[in-house]
Order: sequence, then structure tokens, then C-alpha cells
Amino acid sequence: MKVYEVINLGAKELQGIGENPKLEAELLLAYCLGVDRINLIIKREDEVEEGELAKFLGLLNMRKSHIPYQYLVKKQHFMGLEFFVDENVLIPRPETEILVEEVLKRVERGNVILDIGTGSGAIAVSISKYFADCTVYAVDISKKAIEVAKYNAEKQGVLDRIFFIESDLFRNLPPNLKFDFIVSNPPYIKRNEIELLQEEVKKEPIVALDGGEDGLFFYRKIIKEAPFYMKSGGKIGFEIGYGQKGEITNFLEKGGFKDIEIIKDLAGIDRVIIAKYKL
Ligand SMILES: C[S@@+](CC[C@H](N)C(=O)[O-])C[C@H]1O[C@@H](n2cnc3c(N)ncnc32)[C@H](O)[C@@H]1O
Repeated sequence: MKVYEVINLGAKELQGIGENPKLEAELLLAYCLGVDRINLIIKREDEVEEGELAKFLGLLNMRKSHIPYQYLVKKQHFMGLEFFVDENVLIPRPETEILVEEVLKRVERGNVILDIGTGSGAIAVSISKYFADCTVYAVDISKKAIEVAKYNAEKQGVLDRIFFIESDLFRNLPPNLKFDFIVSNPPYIKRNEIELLQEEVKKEPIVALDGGEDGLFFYRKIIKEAPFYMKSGGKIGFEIGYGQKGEITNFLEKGGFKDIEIIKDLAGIDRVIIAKYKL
């Protein structure tokens, strides 16, 4: 079969699975051929070798079982950078770029930043890449996520600027460390809503999704403990879920934070919250 025929077959097979079956078929085939998607145009009329076709059909089947294509092609773009992803980490989302952009607007030279729940390292690596003059600590409770994040940091040439620590929130941080900025995109799905999520999302690590009974477990806990780890005048920034602004604002106000700012995403949903600790 020729390249374009394989793409058409894939797109047909993926009808009703993803949002853009043709694009996904192209991405899967490009991965099997070891080329960028753009090269498929030049290769349109080329014959696909038997082994490559078998690999493609295997991936197609996996995609039909709702495994996100990013896990199959092992990558996702975030902040213009290519991140390796596998089933041990959440696939970085475009909404999270808003959090990174807002942090980048506020970070100052020499700042020490903490990323809680780093996953693929999307936030920590992007901050480090686009603002070299800072030190980043990145923690995650998942050892496998830390391995992925380290790999991504190395790929982007920022491994020497990020300290990766396997840790339950603040627990394993070096003593007496105080941060200028604490940033987190914590798990924020209500536990009883996880079952209702899209099949693809349910293939992502549960530890990256489960925000406890009310989805607010991590905000409550981080906001309560953060003051022990923040410099006076330091900032905290979270990605938040739909409808969570009110309660999280409340936690922040009660926790001694002020100058609370809310940033909406492109859909007009309150997506990022930033606040200052005292001073
Ligand atoms: C929503 S994901 C965010 C991943 C990544 N920061 C991003 O924005 O794409 C949440 C992350 O928090 C981590 N996590 C969950 N519980 C944790 C805990 N108690 N301490 C540290 N990290 C935790 C998960 O392993 C997961 O990687």
C-alpha cells in the first residue's frame, strides 16, 4: 500500500475515536516511518514496507482501544517544546501553558521556584528553558514521572538548572529552603467524576487526576503548608478546574495570601490563580 492509502485506511478506522482521525492517522504513520508528519506529503506515493504497515496497524488497534495518540507516538508539544510522554505522566495540556506564561511574566532573576506535581516536567522544564536565570525544584510523588521529567529536562538542555525530587508535596525538600514562586497544576478532578471522564483521559495516571472527594484536596493542602516554604512576598500560582475559583480564593485569603489574580483561558473559563504571600 502507498502512504496516502494507509493514511486513508487509518482515518477511516479511527472515525468516531478522536477529534481528527486523519491527523491522528498521519501522526501514527509518520511515527512508524520515523519521519515528521510534514514529510508524508513528499512520500505520498511511496510504498509502505510490510514491517512499517504491521506496526501502524498495531498502533491503530491500540488507538481504537482509546489509548491517547500522544502515548503511542511518545510525544506532545508544550510551550513550543517537544516533550516525551508515556502512560506514567499526564499529557501536558494547552491550558497549562497559560500558567507557565503567567509565571514567566512575574519571575525575577535569581528566583528559586518550586513546581509541585511536575509529571512530564512540562512546567518546570518550560520555565527553566525560557527563563534561564532561575533555579527550579520539581517534585512528584511518582518515581516514574520524575524519570520522564528528568529525561525531558535533559532533552531541552536544562537538567543542570532543575532539582528533581521524588516527594509527597513538600516532604522531601531540603530543609530550610524558601521559594520565590510555588507553582502547581495539581490533580483536581472530583473522585466520583473520574469514571465519567473521556476514555482517553481515563488512560492517564489516576494519581495525576484524583483531586479527592471535592477535587480541592491538593489546593487545600498546598496552601496550608506553602507559607513554611515561601519567602515573604513570594508568589503562588495554580492551574484550577472549572468552578473552583471561589473556594480556592477562600483558601488563599484565609492562608494569608493577598493580591489574588485570576486568569481566564481562551474559552473564558477561570484557569489560573496567582497570589502573593504577605509583604
Ligand atoms: C495534573 S498532573 C500535572 C502534571 C504536569 N505538571 C502538567 O501540568 O502537565 C498532577 C501531578 O501531580 C502528581 N502528584 C499527585 N499527588 C502528589 C503528591 N502527593 N505529591 C507530589 N506530586 C503529586 C502526579 O503524579 C502528577 O504528575
